[in-house]
Amino acid sequence: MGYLSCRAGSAVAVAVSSSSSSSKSLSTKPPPESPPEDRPKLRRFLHRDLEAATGGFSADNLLGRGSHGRVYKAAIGSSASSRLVAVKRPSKSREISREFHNEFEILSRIRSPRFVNLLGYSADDPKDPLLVVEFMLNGSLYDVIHSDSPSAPAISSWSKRIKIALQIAKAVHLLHSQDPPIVHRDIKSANVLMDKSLNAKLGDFGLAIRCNAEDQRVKSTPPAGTMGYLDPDYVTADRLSTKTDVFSFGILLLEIISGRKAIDVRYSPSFIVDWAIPMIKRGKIGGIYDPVIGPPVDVSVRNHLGLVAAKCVRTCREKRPGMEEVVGWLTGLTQSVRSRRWDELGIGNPCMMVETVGRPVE
Ligand SMILES: Nc1ncnc2c1ncn2[C@@H]1O[C@H](COP(=O)(O)OP(=O)(O)OP(=O)(O)O)[C@@H](O)[C@H]1O
Repeated sequence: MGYLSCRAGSAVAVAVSSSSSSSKSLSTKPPPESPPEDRPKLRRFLHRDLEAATGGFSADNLLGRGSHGRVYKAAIGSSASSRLVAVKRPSKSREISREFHNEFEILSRIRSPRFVNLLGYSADDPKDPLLVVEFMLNGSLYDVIHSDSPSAPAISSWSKRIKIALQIAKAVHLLHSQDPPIVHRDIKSANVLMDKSLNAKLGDFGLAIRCNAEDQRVKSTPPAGTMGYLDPDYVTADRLSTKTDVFSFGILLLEIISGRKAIDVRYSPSFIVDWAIPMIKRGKIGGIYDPVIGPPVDVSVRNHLGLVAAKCVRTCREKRPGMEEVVGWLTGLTQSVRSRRWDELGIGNPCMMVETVGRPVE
């Protein structure tokens, strides 16, 4: 297993030893970026049509706002066959507009059921460009996990939580499998959106970057991301690597497992890693599971799920797994919560290579 570093002059796989053979369960690699003729067919909208479809960008249709701008709900098509979409309207700053074009550049070349896909765009008003993406009925995973609202959809089973984690892991793995690999740089629960059946899709590719060391852009792009999810080893542009996303994914996995925010000042320690990892090292892994639903009943799942997250957030990036391994482990755990056969038969647990609970994970 290797990982890709963007260190200038050597955009090649850096060999990292791993005790794992878990990724055997992944027999096929995800498809590479689509050739030009198969790229997503994007619809070109007129600005005035999208303005009308969002009710003049009305507050009633506002789905949310982030640092880059606002997102509106809109119905497009005829009244007989209309479809709900989300319209992303960036705020007018040069930095934001760069991220906006970046998202367009990435999503116009690659499509996946695991992404919040780009459907179209409007460019006829150069002062107000718009992106049209899939509408995700249940909003962000952050809202689903942390909302106090009684009407918020709950993810109250471990099979569902692990499935969501697996869906996100597959999305990140797909990005890392491109040539050159794409590093998302902003993996977090607010950038995972949930469809009507609570399936997870990765969104917000504004910071994503093609990990091509020869590219001047890679060399000159300073580290970026979100506090709480940011790889401590990503301190200069040349430290960008797919392992940056693995760290952020580990934080997100701890969040899914525990129901805690990445950073929550109501607790001490406030950083999820400083709270969870010492507990795992002391062999108290049960303590990291969300008390709202209690730890997984299956001992094997309980022991290994937290360890997958612990491996991803290791300080030493060379010791972090690649996303292919993570997908393999989570696939095994998904099957395990469904069948519980590992414990009953005592065979074939693909997570047995993860350290035994209670032993140091660093
Ligand atoms: N495709 C979508 N379908 C439904 N709701 C969406 C969609 N995209 C975004 N939203 C909603 O809009 C909110 C803001 O999204 P946006 O991507 O602008 O910001 P963010 O990711 O939350 O924050 P930031 O941009 O600062 O990282 C999301 O939290 C979500 O509730």
